[in-house]
Amino acid sequence: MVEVSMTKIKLYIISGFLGSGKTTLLREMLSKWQDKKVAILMNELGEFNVDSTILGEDTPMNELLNGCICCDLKSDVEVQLHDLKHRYQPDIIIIEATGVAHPVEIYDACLAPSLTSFIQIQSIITLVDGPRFLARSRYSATTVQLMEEQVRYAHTIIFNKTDLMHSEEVMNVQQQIEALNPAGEIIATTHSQVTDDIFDREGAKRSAHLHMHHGIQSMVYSFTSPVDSRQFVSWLRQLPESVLRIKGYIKFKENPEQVVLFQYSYGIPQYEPEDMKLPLKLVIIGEQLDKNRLLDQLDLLEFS
Ligand SMILES: Nc1nc2c(ncn2[C@@H]2O[C@H](COP(=O)(O)OP(=O)(O)OP(=O)(O)O)[C@@H](O)[C@H]2O)c(=O)[nH]1
Repeated sequence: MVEVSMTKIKLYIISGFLGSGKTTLLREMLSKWQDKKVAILMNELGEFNVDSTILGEDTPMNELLNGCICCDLKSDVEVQLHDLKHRYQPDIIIIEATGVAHPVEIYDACLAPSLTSFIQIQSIITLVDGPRFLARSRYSATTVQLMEEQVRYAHTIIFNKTDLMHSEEVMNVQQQIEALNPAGEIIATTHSQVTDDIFDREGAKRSAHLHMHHGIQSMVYSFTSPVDSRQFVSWLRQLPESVLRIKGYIKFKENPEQVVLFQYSYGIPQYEPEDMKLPLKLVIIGEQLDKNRLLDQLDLLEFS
């Protein structure tokens, strides 16, 4: 059974390397969305969030300090998103990640099964610092990989700081971004200034449309009854590499009362007994997911 979508809080994830213009974009988005209720979840590696003082006290904001949203603070994201919902009932939540966060990990953190009923991930926006991206070979291989993956997994790429580059360099970086993410929407900017177009209703719709057809995406499947564990393992074994993560709660016929927390990351499954009676939902995250095929397979598991 696929989860039916209702009016949900739209979630935008801002990723991008250190100093690329994320907070500048955030301010831009806030000024464009003055007629909407926007809440922010700000993540900083340090103990003090400079950006929150820049944004002012009127903006509803929660902070995740002293760590990165994509590793040590991953489980806190779920708590903070519930908290923002209950305290402010926002139309939109924007997450500004640290410069070292990986977009797939952030996306994953925002898809905890308890969030999928009220959060709709609208877009991953990656900021690229043009001059720094062009000179990225001077960084370590791990940093270069992170910078490129931030581009690769974005729905929209804001190619920023073009004022600091010659036109040939701008063309060069544009081509490199296109090569890394051929289906992404690329917008070249100075000071993260985007036209209203990508944030207004039309823009949001367009983004949602793109979101359906390229890049990282997700689906939620709800089970109504326990499944056969051997059939479940066989299903896992034949999954394509494009399925990056699965997580959620499931019951197996062998022990039908026991809820199991299931997690699958890059081909490795993990099963842990769960004491609470949580809804039997699996969230599947991947690139170019063949949702109809997955749906048929899961229906077969559930009803055979
Ligand atoms: N020249 C130039 N400077 C820019 C541009 N965009 C942002 N900046 C400056 O770059 C610096 C970093 O911008 P931020 O928006 O704070 O970047 P950030 O990604 O939030 O930075 P961290 O939170 O430290 O990762 C600030 O001094 C901005 O004013 C641009 O297009 N051109």
